[in-house]
Amino acid sequence: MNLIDGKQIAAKVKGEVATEVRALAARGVQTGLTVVRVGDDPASAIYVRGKRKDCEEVGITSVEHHLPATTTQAELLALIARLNADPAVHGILVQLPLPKHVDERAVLDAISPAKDADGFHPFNVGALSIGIAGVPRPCTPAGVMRMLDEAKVDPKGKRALVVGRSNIVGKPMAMMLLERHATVTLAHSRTADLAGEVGRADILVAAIGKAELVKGAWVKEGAVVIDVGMNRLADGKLVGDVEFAAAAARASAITPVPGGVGPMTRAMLLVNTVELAKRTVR
Ligand SMILES: Nc1nc(=O)c2c([nH]1)NC[C@@H]1CN(c3ccc(C(=O)N[C@@H](CCC(=O)O)C(=O)O)cc3)C=[N+]21
Repeated sequence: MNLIDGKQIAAKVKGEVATEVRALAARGVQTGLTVVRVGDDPASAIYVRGKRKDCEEVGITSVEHHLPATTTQAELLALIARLNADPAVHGILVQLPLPKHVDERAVLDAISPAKDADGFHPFNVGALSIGIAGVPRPCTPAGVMRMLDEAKVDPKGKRALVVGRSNIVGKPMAMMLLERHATVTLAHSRTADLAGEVGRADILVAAIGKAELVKGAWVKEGAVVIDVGMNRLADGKLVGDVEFAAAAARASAITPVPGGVGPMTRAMLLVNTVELAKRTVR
């Protein structure tokens, strides 16, 4: 069984990004990412701090706008308009979730597609689905594809099962696997026989958000298992959506939690940001 080490692959990706950032700097362009955080969700605070550190490591200038939870949608849209117009800002990320009184979709739609570090803008989502290259892609599924490549797993002709149909992971993940010629099934909470679907999958991507919902005994012998889940148990332990030990006993390769997809998501945000910066000088 091959453990696919997200931390190690993320370090390699960061090295590549640092090289690109330096090359841009030599041409007079200092790559910049701006993160907008609204309110005081503790997980968001930790995550945004991690992003600042990642940016420092690769030479990207990062700016955080931390707004109070009472910020109105109009104020948020006004800030995004300013960032859209600021040439020092190459990438914009609005940390999710937003407070309930804000229309999340309207905010994401206001980010210029040319500065969309998350790849969540409808233009970029559409570009992914019809195969337009050179636009930002959602970081988590893009990170998963890089992990498959590094582990020498070619999706072509394989049965890939994606569990979870979110706009940020499941749906774009299915599109990326399809683009690489997998036979893709997208399962979700209303899927009739999840165990049966998992048992047929050569590549399993679990992005459900429920601790150890996918049982190891369901996993096909020799399957590649990618666990996108990050669930905090009552005792503070972080576990994925897959029963790790039992799945690892059957899988040919598997990602750990933590240290798997999470670090890759962060690394791909840096990739998207430097790619957006490169597009401004071509
Ligand atoms: N606009 C937006 N874009 C996002 O990409 C986004 C977001 N909002 N909101 C929140 C989620 C969550 N997310 C994480 C990514 C990596 C780790 C990560 O690196 N986790 C470590 C473990 C960290 C720990 O130990 O708690 C790991 O898996 O090894 C965590 C969380 C990005 N998100």
